[in-house]
Amino acid sequence: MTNTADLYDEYGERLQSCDTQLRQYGGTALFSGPAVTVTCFQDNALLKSVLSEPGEGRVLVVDGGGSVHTALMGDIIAGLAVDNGWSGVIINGAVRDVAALRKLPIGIKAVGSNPRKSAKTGAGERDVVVEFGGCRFTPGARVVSDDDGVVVLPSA
Ligand SMILES: O=C([O-])CC(=O)C(=O)O
Repeated sequence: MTNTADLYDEYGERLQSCDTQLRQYGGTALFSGPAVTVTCFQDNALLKSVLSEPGEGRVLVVDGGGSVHTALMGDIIAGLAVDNGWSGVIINGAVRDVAALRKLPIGIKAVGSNPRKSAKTGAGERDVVVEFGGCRFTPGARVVSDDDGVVVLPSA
């Protein structure tokens, strides 16, 4: 799989590169796949239900509004994502169970961590265009993530 810097050199500014400084939390540094999107704010029932579906190598992109007040994913939900074949989860928000996450064979990126739980009402939306860090994540767009950053390939 091509890394993000090589993709930038190939595509230039046709490649979108996310300015949000996300940290690596998963056991897999380089991951990619078609995007599935969720927006939610300090509430993680919706992303849990999406990650309970077959992942088929896709990447769930979660716009949590950048909030690190509550964790949107911990080791239980991340374990579901592994079991269901997701390639990665990118969260503009926080995670928890950091020590356990790094042992899981999946890509996980987030802004930070917080042990505080999220609400579970199911509030939020899925399969919508989400934007953060100057990057537009359209459902189905091809996302690649590694130690350097997160990029979205131009549509073919
Ligand atoms: O249950 C939650 O809110 C998230 C969590 O800790 C987990 O996925 O393990």
